[in-house]
Amino acid sequence: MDKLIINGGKKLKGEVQISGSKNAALPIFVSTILAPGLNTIGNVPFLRDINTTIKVLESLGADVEGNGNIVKINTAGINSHEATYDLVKTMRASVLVLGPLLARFGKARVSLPGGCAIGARPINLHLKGLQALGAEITLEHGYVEAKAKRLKGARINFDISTVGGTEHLMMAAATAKGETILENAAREPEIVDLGLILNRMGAKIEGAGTDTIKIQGVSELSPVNYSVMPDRIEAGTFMIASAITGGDIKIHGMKLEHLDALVFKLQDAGVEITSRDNVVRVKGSKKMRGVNIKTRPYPGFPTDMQAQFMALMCVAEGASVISENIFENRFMHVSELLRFGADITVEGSTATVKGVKKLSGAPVMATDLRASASLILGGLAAEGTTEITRIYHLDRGYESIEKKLVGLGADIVRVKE
Ligand SMILES: CC(=O)N[C@H]1[C@@H](OP(=O)(O)OP(=O)(O)OC[C@H]2O[C@@H](n3ccc(=O)[nH]c3=O)[C@H](O)[C@@H]2O)O[C@H](CO)[C@@H](O)[C@@H]1O
Ligand SMILES: C=C(OP(=O)(O)O)C(=O)O
Repeated sequence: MDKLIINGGKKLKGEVQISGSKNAALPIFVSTILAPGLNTIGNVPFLRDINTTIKVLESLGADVEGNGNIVKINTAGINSHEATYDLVKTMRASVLVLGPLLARFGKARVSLPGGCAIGARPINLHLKGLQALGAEITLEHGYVEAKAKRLKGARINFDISTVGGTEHLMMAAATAKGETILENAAREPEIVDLGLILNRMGAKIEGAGTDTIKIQGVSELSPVNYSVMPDRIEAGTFMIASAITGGDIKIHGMKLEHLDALVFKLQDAGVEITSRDNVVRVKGSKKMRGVNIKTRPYPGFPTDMQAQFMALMCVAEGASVISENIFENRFMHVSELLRFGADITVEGSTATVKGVKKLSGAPVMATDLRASASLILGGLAAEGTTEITRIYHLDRGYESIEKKLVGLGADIVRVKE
């Protein structure tokens, strides 16, 4: 198993390129099931979750070939309707194959994903939505079995905003008979990206990115070429890396408008952010102030940036109150940040961070993807050496993070344990 060793205290300087979005690429890959033939997807990040999605598609009978950041997915030969526990347990998003398989073949059998470190994460709203589209759903031996001759359009009102649920039903409804209306739909930019590829395939989807999505079902979809949007969470993580080290970096290939909530909070904290010709410059300040955040569905503050923002607040002046409203157990990084000498107390879904003058390097353990990123940020800011173990979580979602950080002047190496 690999670990990261960081010698902290270096101000980051220089330029960094943002990769394609993990959370957009995953449903986009799955959507190719609906378009039998050769789909070419560009700007794909090299990540473990992408490899897992490729394995899922291959296990169904698709041919997948990668060349750099371009992945060709031929879904003409898909002949299995089953995604097994072995694959689904390693990545929750693979459950999204259920709807597209059902839409294309009239049946599907997919393992239930189970919970993960950050929460229970049920898929009840995905299944309720599929049932509203006319699917017959049974749960047996840990698998969801779904059947429907042809799905039929329906009006679906989500109890809570769900990104995966909205994506799942957009895909399932794209080739259903008649009109589907998704109300209280999630509005994340990754949903807009999925809507764009589905429409390029021939779907008729309006309103992706708003809370009401209208889908006129079409009889079939055709394969396409499509390029994945930039990863807003990777971009946000680099913005904080610059801020926490008092650095000055330029970020290429990101869309600043996808990160408004983070940008406002960083500015409140004293970080200088400017954008010119699609390049975003982020300058840290010696005097960072504590600010409060509440995670919310988009366009609110993203839960996927909460752990990284908390690392920054550990070295800001004054107190910061951080409320996690999306997942019930997303403070696993707190006990590890304390090892750097941070001052954090947690009560229920709220963490209070009192900024300290300096963090000091420590051995820490990554517990989930964004927690790993927050520990890297802590290590970059801390005096002395930090050793981060269990970094396999990191490789799910950050492409070459340590190489990119070295390019910005950080002292960070990956070593085999
Ligand atoms: C691959 C991907 O895109 N992952 C993102 C996606 O996860 P994911 O799509 O799993 O997250 P959801 O938006 O569905 O989850 C939001 C909340 O709804 C709950 N819920 C969800 C579905 C359901 O059927 N029932 C239910 O109760 C969840 O447990 C959670 O508390 O959005 C999350 C929220 O922005 C991000 O943190 C993840 O990075
Ligand atoms: C929670 C995340 O991903 P996933 O939904 O794939 O677990 C994430 O990207 O922070």
